[in-house]
Parts: sequence; structure tokens; C-alpha cells
Amino acid sequence: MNSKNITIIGGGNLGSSIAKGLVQSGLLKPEQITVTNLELHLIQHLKDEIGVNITTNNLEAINNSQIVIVAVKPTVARILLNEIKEPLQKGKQVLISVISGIKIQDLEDILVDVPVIRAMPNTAIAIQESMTALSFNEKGLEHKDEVVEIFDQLGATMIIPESQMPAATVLASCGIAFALRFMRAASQGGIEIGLSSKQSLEVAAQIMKGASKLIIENGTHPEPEIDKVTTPLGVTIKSLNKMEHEGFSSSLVQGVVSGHKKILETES
Ligand SMILES: NC(=O)C1=CN([C@@H]2O[C@H](COP(=O)(O)OP(=O)(O)OC[C@H]3O[C@@H](n4cnc5c(N)ncnc54)[C@H](O)[C@@H]3O)[C@@H](O)[C@H]2O)C=CC1
Ligand SMILES: O=C(O)[C@@H]1CCC=N1
Repeated sequence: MNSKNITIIGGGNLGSSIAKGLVQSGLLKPEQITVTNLELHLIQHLKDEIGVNITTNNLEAINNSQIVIVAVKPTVARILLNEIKEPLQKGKQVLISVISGIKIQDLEDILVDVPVIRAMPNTAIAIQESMTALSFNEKGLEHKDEVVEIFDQLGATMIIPESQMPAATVLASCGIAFALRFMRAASQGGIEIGLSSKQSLEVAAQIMKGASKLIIENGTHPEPEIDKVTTPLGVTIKSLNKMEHEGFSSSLVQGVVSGHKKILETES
């Protein structure tokens, strides 16, 4: 990886987060990373804060890179891919698409004979704590090790068949927003029972970190961990049962499933 350059096309929410995570990881030097946008002022902060190259010139950036990450909105993806297909087909750079709802076949229809990888990370990639799902086309598989090496530096990585990509998009990429909404709701409850807003948010964030680490580090399931907290006749079970009566788990499951339906409609 040390000698390769990466271009990120579309330095928005996700593209900028990827650039930050890459620099923080130390896998590449800032000067090996170029971020593009149609409007330079939108990515000036990346140059100022983390020292990466910025440009509006997609073609020049691609020509100077071995790995190209495309992070534009799905609505402009096809126009962009047609604009950049020539250098990609000539240079055979590895193309990593984080665009949701655009299948490998759609990418291959435009980019003939190019190694293509679909990656579905979340915005915690900025602090190397993403959950990233990866699917490869045949040529992309030749670059599996280096692509996994990149995303392993940026959090956890899971290689999946592309048929699971809609599910991974909802749970891994949208999921960070679901978790943050839980955090906000818990801290709102905390304020109602007497903690300050600052205290509530600090507690809510730390309990989520603790809960995550219990599962990730102990390799256990949530339910036995919950059993350890629920004292018979106690407070936790009273609160949990009230939450379940109000549809807590059911609303989460339904939210995940409706996101999945939405993305399946997009991909069909
Ligand atoms: N935001 C998220 O958490 C996640 C987003 N995604 C996917 O990532 C993609 C980007 O999402 P966001 O970062 O949220 O969108 P965004 O709108 O924040 O960023 C896209 C950027 O691309 C720029 N852009 C548009 N056309 C361009 C062109 N021709 N050349 C260079 N730059 C161009 C836009 O000016 C914009 O700043 C989408 O396809 C989305 O589905 C996937 C997983 C998570
Ligand atoms: O909400 C969206 O459509 C995108 C895809 C995954 C996260 N954000």
C-alpha cells in the first residue's frame, strides 16, 4: 500500500470521512490521497485540517492514482462514471464504489474490464470505527488483499455476496444513524429524570460504548449480558418491559426492514 495513491471522487459526508480515516490510520501519507469535488471550497477544510490534495479535476486525479473510490450521490453516479470511464479502462485502476443502490453489474456495464469493488461503510470510518461490507467482481477479487487491508485499518470488515449488500447497507451504513437516535432518545430520558443535557449525553454515549465492547470483546450475545443487569423485581426489567410494551424492539426491526424494502426498490 505504501507506494499507492488513492483518489476519492466526491468529498462529501462519506468521502471526507474516508479521507480523514485514511490519514488517521497512517496507512498512507496525506500526499498520497486526493479528494475531488465540483466545488473546491467544499473540500478546502480537508487540505487545511489533514493535508490531503484537493482538486476539481477528476481525470487528472484518477491518472495519478492506483485506487479510485467513488463517493458521489446515486443520482449523479451514471453521469460521473461515464465521464471517468476512459482513464479507468486504460489504467485498470481498482474502482471502489460506496454508492448505495448501484450494483456491480451496473458498474461493469459502464466500466468494461475494470476491477470493481462495492464497499458499504459508515461515517465512523472517519475515526477508524466503520463497519464495512465488501463485495468484489471477478477482476476486483485479484485486489482483495489490498482492499481488505485498507478497510481493516478503518474499522471492521465483512466480505459478503452482493445479494446481501442491501441488508448490509441498512444495518451497517444507515445503522450508525439508528444507534445515534437511540443515544439521543436515552439522553432525552436522562434529562427528564434529572441529569443535565451534558451529563445525559455523556452517560448515553458511554453506555453504548460499554455495551458494544462487551459484545465485541467477549464474543457474547446481548441477552445473557442483559440477564446480568435485570435484578428480579428490580428497576431494569421494569424499564425494559415498558419499552417493549411501547414497541421498542419491534419498531427497530420494522425500521430496518422498511429501509431494506426501500433499497431493494432502488436496486431492482
Ligand atoms: N453518508 C453516508 O453515511 C453514506 C453514504 N453512502 C453513499 O455514499 C455516496 C455519497 O454520500 P454522501 O457523502 O452522503 O453525499 P454528499 O452529497 O455529502 O457527497 C457527495 C459529494 O460529491 C460531490 N460531487 C457531485 N458530483 C461530482 C463530480 N462529478 N465530481 C466530484 N464530486 C462530485 C458533491 O458536490 C458532494 O459534495 C452516496 O452514493 C451514498 O449512497 C454509503 C454509505 C454511507
Ligand atoms: O441514506 C442513504 O440512502 C445512504 C445510504 C447508506 C447511508 N446513507
